[in-house]
Amino acid sequence: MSCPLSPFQVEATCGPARAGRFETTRGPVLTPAFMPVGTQGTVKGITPAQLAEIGPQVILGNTYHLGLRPGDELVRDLGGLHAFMAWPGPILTDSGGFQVFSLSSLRKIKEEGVTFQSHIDGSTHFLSPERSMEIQRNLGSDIVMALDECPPGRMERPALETSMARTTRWLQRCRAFPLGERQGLFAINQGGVHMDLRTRHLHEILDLDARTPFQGFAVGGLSVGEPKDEMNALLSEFTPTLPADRPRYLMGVGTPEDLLFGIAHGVDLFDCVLPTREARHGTLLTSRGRVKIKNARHRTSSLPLDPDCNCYACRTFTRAYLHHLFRAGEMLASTLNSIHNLSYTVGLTRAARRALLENRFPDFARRTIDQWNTEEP
Ligand SMILES: Nc1nc2cc3nc(NCCc4ccc(CCO)cc4)[nH]c3cc2c(=O)[nH]1
Ligand SMILES: [Zn+2]
Repeated sequence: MSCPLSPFQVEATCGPARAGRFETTRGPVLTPAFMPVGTQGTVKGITPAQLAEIGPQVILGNTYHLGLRPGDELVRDLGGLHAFMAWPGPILTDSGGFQVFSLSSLRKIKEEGVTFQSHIDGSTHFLSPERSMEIQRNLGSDIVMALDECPPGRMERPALETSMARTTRWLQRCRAFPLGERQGLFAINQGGVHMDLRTRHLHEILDLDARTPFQGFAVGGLSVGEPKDEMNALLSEFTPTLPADRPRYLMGVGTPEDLLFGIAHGVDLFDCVLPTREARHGTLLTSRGRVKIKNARHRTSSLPLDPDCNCYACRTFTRAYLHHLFRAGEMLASTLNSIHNLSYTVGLTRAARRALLENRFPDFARRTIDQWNTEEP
């Protein structure tokens, strides 16, 4: 089988942390990298040109959403998701498992797949490993995620073990599916916050990997309501045990603090709706900590949002203007705030990569964290 994604090259390490790169047919992916979420074929509120200026390595699409609306065959017939949304760079699509459980109602999970009601119009749909792969093949994404069952946080061990075993059987069915020759498949590890379950599942995945290699490994089942210290404890112990020669992707994470923690423990790829969702709610992530732009103290401020940020919002407008737009409920508030939060978050992983390549990551991380906690931003 031709390998559409090149082998992962580790370019620098600092303990478990690493800077690396791999090629897709739509360009290289330089890691560590934060991937903006474009659930319905758009990173909410910003144009492809604005996204290109932010410069993410990869963006995310969703099988569940795009399969329901506008439909994967429509996107295929119009040239695939890259053409449809005018994003020529690498795209990763999540497989739909998580979204079915977090969005749809009345779902029934069986060995064959999951039956669910659309959150849009209540119509009944069916998602199986094969159907998820078919949707992602029609979308033409560069990185395809296997269909897994993402257990809710705090699931008891016996139920977790049953769910993991099905996820492994579904992974086998995903691996057997003929994806497009430009597509790579990532496996998703489950096991909650239990190191022994995580390790058991990884061994099941590696048995399949030995026969037909996966192009990357994701850590799923986290950032689902479990206590942060339990997520971090598991990550610090488990992440370094993932194969070092393939990208490691931590799904649904996270805050700037989470990104630095994940990078320090060997995570290469991240995605989260947090930067764009917090932007729409007026919480801005800056080099000096969070800024709630609707706070009265910004009403007359002629300062830029973040003196260390060169994004379009920070180089063009004052805090007073961003405060006004948000208070007035203007659409531009979401756009400018999202441009900034994504620039900050993508920029943070880019700066971490540079620090790793220049062998100064511990100092970079320390300074970054100290600056978040200094004066009122
Ligand atoms: N296929 C698959 N996809 C996932 C996506 C996930 N996304 C998360 N967490 C995101 C949680 C999350 C949701 C919203 C916000 C914004 C708050 O302002 C932040 C985090 N965990 C996840 C786990 C999985 C998983 O096991 N399998
Ligand atoms: Zn900015």
